[in-house]
Amino acid sequence: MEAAQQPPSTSEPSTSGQQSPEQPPADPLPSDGPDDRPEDVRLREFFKAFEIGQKVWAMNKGKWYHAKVLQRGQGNHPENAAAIIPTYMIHYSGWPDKWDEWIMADSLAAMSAENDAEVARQNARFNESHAKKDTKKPGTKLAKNGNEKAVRKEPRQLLATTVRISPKNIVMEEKDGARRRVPAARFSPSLHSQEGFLSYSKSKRSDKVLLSIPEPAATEGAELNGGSNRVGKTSAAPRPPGQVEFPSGNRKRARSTAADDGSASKKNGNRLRTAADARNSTDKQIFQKSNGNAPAISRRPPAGSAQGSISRKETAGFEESNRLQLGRGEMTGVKKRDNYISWEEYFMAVSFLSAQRSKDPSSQVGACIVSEEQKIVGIGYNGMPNGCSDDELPWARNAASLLDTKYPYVCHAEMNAIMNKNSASVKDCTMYVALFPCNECAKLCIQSGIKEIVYISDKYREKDEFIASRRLFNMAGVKLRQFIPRERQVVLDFTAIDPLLFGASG
Ligand SMILES: O=c1ccn([C@H]2C[C@H](O)[C@@H](COP(=O)(O)O)O2)c(=O)[nH]1
Repeated sequence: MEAAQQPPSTSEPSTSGQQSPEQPPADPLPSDGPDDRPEDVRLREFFKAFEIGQKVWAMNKGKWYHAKVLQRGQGNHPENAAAIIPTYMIHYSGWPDKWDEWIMADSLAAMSAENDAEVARQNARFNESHAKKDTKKPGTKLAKNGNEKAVRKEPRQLLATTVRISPKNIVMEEKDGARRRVPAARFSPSLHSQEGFLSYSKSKRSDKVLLSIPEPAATEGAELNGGSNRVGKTSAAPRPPGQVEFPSGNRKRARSTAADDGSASKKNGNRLRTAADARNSTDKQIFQKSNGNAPAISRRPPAGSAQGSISRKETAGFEESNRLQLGRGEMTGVKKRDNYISWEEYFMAVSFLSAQRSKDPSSQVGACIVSEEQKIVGIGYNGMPNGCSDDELPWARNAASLLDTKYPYVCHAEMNAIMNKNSASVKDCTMYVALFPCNECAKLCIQSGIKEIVYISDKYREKDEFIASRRLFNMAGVKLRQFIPRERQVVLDFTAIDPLLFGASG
């Protein structure tokens, strides 16, 4: 059905001018004519900063939609690979998460009174021009024999607002014991979420209409990865200090160190969407998260957890529908825990935990290999080879002879993770590693089919081994992504499971 193929549809401009308080004043939107603004102004577009959880305008196929920032990343500037620009995983409000995608800041605009007005203007122009196209006379196309033949041009569906009424859109409804036919198109999406509307439209014809109840507002944008990447308000709960520590994320550094990031590389087939693409392209691939640089994992709760099957009659009013939107948690008063770590934090934390086994006094490196199904298939840390005493081999960084340093002996975390794999292969896996891999590890990763490296630190980026490894990764099309943790620390508290075990004081 077309709804599923369409990028997000109508979302009217807010009049609220929503903007998180810490945001600087929004840059005004460029007008939708030819972009003849100076280069520095256009570059600034690419470097605009948005916060996780921030509600924004996002451009998709020439039209602006309500969206929310889920994650931040970095990518190469489309015309200047050396320039690293911030990228954003966004969720289109009210739309299934399959439309979530990585895009560049020039496709985003902050919400502000000024931008809202500009968005309204541009969207109105868009609607106008599309309405004109839609009413075009039947077109012509070549028949098989090469002759032109008239073809009927289907009117374009603007799904959030209109549904053509066809026999397919007729459903049966029970009223006062009698069954009558009602056109599904009368169902007003404005009363419910667009998502609910779509599931409604997609549901089979039956006496009862299956309506997928939208997630309660409290969980909006709150879960990624089947309950992983927490964003928005619930993610703000600070964690106390603890044993497993991530270096702090630093946007500036992220930009300067991620020049290697192949995530936006065209060669890779994983281009990020820019505003220009958004305006011009009809290539659906680039709109889909599955082709972006993050794992495509459902943001939906498990089947049944926030869904229900109700008759259309029950959805008549807003209040009733709101009541039905309550998840089971609200009904029992017991909500699921919401400060759990995301998949990415989990995998990176596993690599950091593994690094705690390292005997290296200066750099403890851990690596964790994760399959496409989000299963850990290998873990390793830097250490001396099996059977080679780490008491006898040197741990020095500098010595008169290389032979008296650790370097010729130590096995790197990446190598150990690959060698320790518990699956037949690590092809298409992602490696989470504390330190950007060196050239030797890059070769191993590439040869073993690892398709993405997620790292925290790139502290040796100026060294030849690391320049070489970046080169190799980029040539081999391995995606490189610096992980910027939302919080510096993940705490492991052995007493958490049973505080009384170690005495009431904890
Ligand atoms: O890709 C890499 C690079 C290095 N390591 C290991 C090798 C050493 O044990 C340390 C680096 O020691 P420094 O004192 O920081 O030079 O990290 C690795 O596991 N993977």
